[in-house]
Amino acid sequence: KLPILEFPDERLRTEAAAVETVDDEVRQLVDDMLETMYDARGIGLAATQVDVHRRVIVMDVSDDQSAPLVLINPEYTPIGDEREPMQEGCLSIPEYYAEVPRALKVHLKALNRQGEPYELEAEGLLAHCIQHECDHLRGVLFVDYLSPLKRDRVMKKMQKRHKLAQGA
Ligand SMILES: O=C(O)C[C@@H](Cc1ccccc1)[C@H](O)SCc1ccccc1
Ligand SMILES: [Zn+2]
Repeated sequence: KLPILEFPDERLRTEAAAVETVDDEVRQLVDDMLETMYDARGIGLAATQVDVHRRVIVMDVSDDQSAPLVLINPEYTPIGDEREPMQEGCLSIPEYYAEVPRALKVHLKALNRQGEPYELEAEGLLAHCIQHECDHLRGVLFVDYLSPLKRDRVMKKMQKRHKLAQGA
């Protein structure tokens, strides 16, 4: 398992670099990220969150951990201009959830675990997850979409949580 960085860790703001070659090292990273994501009960995990600044994302929105998805060098484009708010959480911002408006449907292009290109159309939770994870690779967190007041509240809550942890 890999340690997950927690907000407001500045490393979460790093821009990830494209993967040149999908080799065994990248496949090992993918496997470690999937194990880490499942262990943390997440539905998505970006390499940025485990302090690896490469454009790699893993995802599984199934309810029985049966549909792992690997997105290497992902690119998405919104389909239509309909947007809907969805309750989002983040493994890097534990115990905080907020509504984030995102595109309803997206067209995704990425490389899979074998380095082969694929495309898919996603909507609902999968579309939200793709947008949330691709944001991580650009150093963007869902709290960035909240009002400064709300974001400040998250900061205070996270700092209190860290103090408790250090204190404990
Ligand atoms: O990137 C992460 O930290 C994992 C996120 C993925 C997510 C994307 C979009 C909307 C919600 C979540 C989650 O924390 S995984 C935990 C989770 C699972 C289902 C719904 C909400 C949160
Ligand atoms: Zn996240």
